[in-house]
Amino acid sequence: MEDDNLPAEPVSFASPATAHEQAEQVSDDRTPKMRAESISVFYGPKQAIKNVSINIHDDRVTAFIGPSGCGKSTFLRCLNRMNDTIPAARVTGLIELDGHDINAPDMDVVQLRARVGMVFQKPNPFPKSIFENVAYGPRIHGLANSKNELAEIVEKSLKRAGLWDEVKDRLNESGTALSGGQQQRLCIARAIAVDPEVILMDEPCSALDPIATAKIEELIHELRGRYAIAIVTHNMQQAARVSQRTAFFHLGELVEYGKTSEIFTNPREQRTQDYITGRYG
Ligand SMILES: Nc1ncnc2c1ncn2[C@@H]1O[C@H](COP(=O)(O)OP(=O)(O)OP(=O)(O)O)[C@@H](O)[C@H]1O
Repeated sequence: MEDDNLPAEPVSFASPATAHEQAEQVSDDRTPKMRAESISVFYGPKQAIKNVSINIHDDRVTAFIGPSGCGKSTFLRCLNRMNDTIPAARVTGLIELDGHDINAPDMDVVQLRARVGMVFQKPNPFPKSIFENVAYGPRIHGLANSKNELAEIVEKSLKRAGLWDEVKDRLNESGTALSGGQQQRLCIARAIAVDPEVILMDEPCSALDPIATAKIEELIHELRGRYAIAIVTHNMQQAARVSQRTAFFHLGELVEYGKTSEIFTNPREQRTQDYITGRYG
């Protein structure tokens, strides 16, 4: 009987998908922007990710949730080879961006990280002006042919990150003088400025107050139409609010991956249900 599949307890924070949301949740049959297949990650002898396969799609936010230490950030970092910077880390499996192996010898990792940008937990603007924080990437990637063009990219990126109106009269002030929430939007503008295709966010709101968090969530919603976004979050309400797909990790395994509305209202796996109903984590 169908009712046997319903959660034992109602989950209060996620409502079933509206027709509008369902219409947006287009088929998974189309070619994914990124494809991760059989990914395992080891830190020395310890295995942190076990044989995880996930597709990341355009026009969609994919949330990675799960208890502390389950490997969410480790997996996210595989997607733009940030684990390369950790000497003890070893990654096996295949990750493709538009069908190209990101670990292939001909893949330029600087280009990769421009195409697959990252926003970290703690806002980390450069100790430079607001303008320079955003202009730096386009300049080193040769994206502007003139000063005017560079200024246009900076303005467009700050507008897209929802920060322009707050900083347009003080572009020469230090990025580090902004509030935490503004700094995080500056970091998002910095990622956007090099014209990425995917944006990875590793708990981007965990250092922010509720108002700044709401602004970032609104921004994620707006950015979704342009970029594939993957976000690690501890906050299940946030995952339910901002994402269309959710991946639940536990002890390095991908337990369940599916439509966010289904994961939060009708999960297939007992472990997912236990987590979303607060039984552990
Ligand atoms: N640089 C590292 N060196 C060794 N072990 C690490 C390193 N980074 C993470 N780990 C280990 O890998 C496992 C997964 O960690 P990871 O940070 O990816 O989990 P997480 O789900 O993102 O956790 P949290 O929600 O607490 O940030 C943990 O056991 C952690 O201790």
